[in-house]
Amino acid sequence: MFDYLTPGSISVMLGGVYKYQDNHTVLKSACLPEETVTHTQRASRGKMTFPFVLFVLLLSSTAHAFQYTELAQHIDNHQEEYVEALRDWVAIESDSSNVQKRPDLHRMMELVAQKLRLMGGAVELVDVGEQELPNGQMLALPKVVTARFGSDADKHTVCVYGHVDVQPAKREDGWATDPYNLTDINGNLYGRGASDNKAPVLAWIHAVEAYQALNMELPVNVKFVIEGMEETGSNGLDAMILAQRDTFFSDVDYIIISDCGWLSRRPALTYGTRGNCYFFAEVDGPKQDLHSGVYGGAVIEPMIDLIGVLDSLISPSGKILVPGIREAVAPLSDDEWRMYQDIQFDMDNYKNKIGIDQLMYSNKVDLLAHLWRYPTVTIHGIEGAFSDPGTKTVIPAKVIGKFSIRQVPDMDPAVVKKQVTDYLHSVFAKRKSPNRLKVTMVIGAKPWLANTQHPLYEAGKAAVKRVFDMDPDLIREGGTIPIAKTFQDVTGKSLIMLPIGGFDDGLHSQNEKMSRYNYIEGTKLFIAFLNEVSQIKKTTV
Ligand SMILES: CC(C)C[C@H](N)C(=O)NCC(=O)O
Repeated sequence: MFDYLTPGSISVMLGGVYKYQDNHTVLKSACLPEETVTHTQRASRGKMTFPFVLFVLLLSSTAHAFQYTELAQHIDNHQEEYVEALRDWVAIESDSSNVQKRPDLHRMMELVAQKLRLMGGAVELVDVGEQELPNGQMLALPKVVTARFGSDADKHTVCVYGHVDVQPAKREDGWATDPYNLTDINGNLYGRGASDNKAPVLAWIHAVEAYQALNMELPVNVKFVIEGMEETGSNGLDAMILAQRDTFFSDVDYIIISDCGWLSRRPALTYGTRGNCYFFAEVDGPKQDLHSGVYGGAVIEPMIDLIGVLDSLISPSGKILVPGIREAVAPLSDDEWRMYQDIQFDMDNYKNKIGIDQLMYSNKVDLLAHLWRYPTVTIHGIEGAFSDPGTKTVIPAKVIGKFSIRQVPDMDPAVVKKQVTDYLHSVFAKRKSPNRLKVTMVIGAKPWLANTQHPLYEAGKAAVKRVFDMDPDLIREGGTIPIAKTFQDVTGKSLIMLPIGGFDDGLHSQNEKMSRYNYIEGTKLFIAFLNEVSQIKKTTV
């Protein structure tokens, strides 16, 4: 079609868009497929003007530069390897909350670094210091892995954040399979950390690897920040981001997190997460545990004090009783109400999935709003309480109640800490107990909210459309990604959450899984998304 153009003139016209290889390659990739040639174009064959030719060539170059079909085919062809990679990662018990497992966590970080190094990334294992344990002992934090692929100043640079630490899991908690032995049952890959967050991190790595394997240029520069303390509040990461703001993060344009899930079978883009303030309320009394028959009735029991204190946090209908907390919550706007109203969400399905007949709210908007944009209190457990099978008749001498309050705009964890501490001490004082109460806040993570009008969200929609042939839900997430707000505040860059986890993955629960479908199609989604991001106008922040 462009046989009057010389290869030389084409390469000049295209500037840096195409790598000039030989006459054949350039002409082939510069041609529109026959079916896309319009009547007007046919009519003007042989007498096209220079600007029109340039336009057609550029159009054709974008259509051909992104070889999605080849990349997607590569992902399909390598899915067994990807499952094996996930199996290796799940086998490591990288539980960040268990100090006994710290060596496993260090090994996990080394493995991530090694994988990225083998791919040719510029990798660093960043020392983020130590953490102080409740007994005063100091323990080395797992290093944070940073990596860079590409440093072309003409391209956008995205930073993908993820984590490879996990929540605790034991077979005897009620798992049907060994939590650290990835088990494929009917296309679901069961294992602790499979969905949260090992498979999504691997999917991002495989997306980059696919470009490399096919000798295709990445459309954007890709950086990684992979940590090992997300599940316990991302200790050390805030300081590391701040310290590297003008170095590692200086050229980052956008931040991407895939550490959450869809709301239903429809893919989703996430624009908000709740924060979390996690508290320990410790009550101690006698110097050791006592026989409840011998001492019961004489002693004012720490456990009874603790239950009284915990009971003062929230009413049976879900109303938080700590003064000042509800007042700080940003009001629900009409636009927000409409957005929730438009989301397809099957309440019965949701109830079935978790095995209950009644929810706190019976209409969709109230339920979604209370999952995403209102705070809530959860009581997680009591350390020191008798919890084994059997009937031990003991009065525990010291008990530590563990609870958390999910944070939403405009709550501030520092203020919440004071509100909760003051309130619990006032409740405790009314009991006139001789026991002692100590309240500490061990995690203080802020909520995060994005602007859905940002081109990143358009890019996300286009990528979902390409891979799944449907529009995504725009959702918020009730869980917490502690570092999200810091990323946004410190770098001043926009952040999108692009989940690939399923709605029924059972994060933090028994039988956590990642479906093979979400893992593999999710990898394709990341490939498509990188291409969409590369098209965002360079000036957009
Ligand atoms: C669904 C959450 C955002 C997933 C995240 N990895 C997580 O579990 N964070 C800790 C939390 O308690 O929300």
